[in-house]
Amino acid sequence: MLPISNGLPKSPLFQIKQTPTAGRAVFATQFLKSGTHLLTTSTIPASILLRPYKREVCAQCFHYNRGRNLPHKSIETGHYFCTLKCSNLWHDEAGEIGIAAWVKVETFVKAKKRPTFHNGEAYENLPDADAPFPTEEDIERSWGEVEGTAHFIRQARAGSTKKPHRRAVAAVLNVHPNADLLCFQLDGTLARAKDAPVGWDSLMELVPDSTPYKRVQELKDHVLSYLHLLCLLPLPLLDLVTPELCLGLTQRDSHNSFGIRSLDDGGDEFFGYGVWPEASFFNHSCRPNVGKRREGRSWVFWVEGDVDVGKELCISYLGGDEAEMSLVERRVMTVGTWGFECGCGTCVEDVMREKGKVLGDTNGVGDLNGFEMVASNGTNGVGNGVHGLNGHG
Ligand SMILES: C[S@@+](CC[C@H](N)C(=O)[O-])C[C@H]1O[C@@H](n2cnc3c(N)ncnc32)[C@H](O)[C@@H]1O
Repeated sequence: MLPISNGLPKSPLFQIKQTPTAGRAVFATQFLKSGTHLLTTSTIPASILLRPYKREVCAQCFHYNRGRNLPHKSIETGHYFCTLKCSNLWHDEAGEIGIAAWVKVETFVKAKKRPTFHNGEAYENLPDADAPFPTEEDIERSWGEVEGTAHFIRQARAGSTKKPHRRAVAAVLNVHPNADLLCFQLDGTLARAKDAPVGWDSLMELVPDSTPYKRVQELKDHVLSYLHLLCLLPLPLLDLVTPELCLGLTQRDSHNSFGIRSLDDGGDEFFGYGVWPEASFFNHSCRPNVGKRREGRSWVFWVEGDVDVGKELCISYLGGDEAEMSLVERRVMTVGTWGFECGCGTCVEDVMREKGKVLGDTNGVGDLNGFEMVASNGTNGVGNGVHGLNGHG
């Protein structure tokens, strides 16, 4: 059971409490009239704009320039902005050390010209696409195995001129990065380095996914990004770059991130994703009573329909598609993408109805196995993207 700590969002309108079956959840503390504003998020400790969109989506406010390059660019850091104001805000927030880190990573990525994977679909084509998810043991082993190399890199970065130490750096820098992942991990590392009010600590409050890697290759990419960061980042940041940081970030990103999508075409374009900790305590319902939209860099939430005191406040993780979906289709999505069987009122009612039918059909000996098989076989345990990307966004 995850704690109800002081770091969770606070409001006179709602309270975060434990539920018996769906972890923590948000409950109304007073009668809420339809349209009541609930929450506007403040910061994003970790986000990424996918490389193909970087020139067209402002790195600060996520404004989309509809296929045209944005006017303000920082070539060295690889960021583009819609206005000088956005550029200044981004640079102020990154600070000297952040900018130095981005320059190092961007220079490295540009020097490696091979195209990189930038979304979940790319993983589908890899040879081990049908392999099971790496288990907790696989994950622990992979991160453990690399510590020898990491130690050599740290020695080299500390000034050692011994051949094995220098060779370790050269060997790692010789490998092509997964550029988007590397940048996401860098963003998280910089959040860890900062003492922001809604930063790393609030990110760590989120429900972790103990097996967040959907492919063996994905786990390998993450471990490699860790080594790349060790080779590249300015020395004052090195102590922060640890397997715990990289794994902890990925465990929170999975199941909690929101997509960064276009705003004016129903969200057809998927630009990237990010973790907004304040926004990640709403559970999913197939009949949601909370609406959400992205406004620039923030997410805004409001009540849809009057809500009585004590009622749970839920968003949809299915982007509104739930209204058109059957119970099985909804379950395939929630199990496949987020790893949970939806326990919302609508699903419970539907399950009871299905169960009633099965019991009727089989003269009392049937059960829900048929139904449950469809749900689990339909997804084969494979998510819809690397980070629940299509989830909340
Ligand atoms: C973004 S978090 C929501 C907050 C989370 N319950 C917590 O304790 O922090 C998403 C996770 O909440 C749980 N969850 C959300 N909606 C649910 C639902 N309708 N039924 C069951 N579990 C749900 C699942 O474990 C899911 O992976």
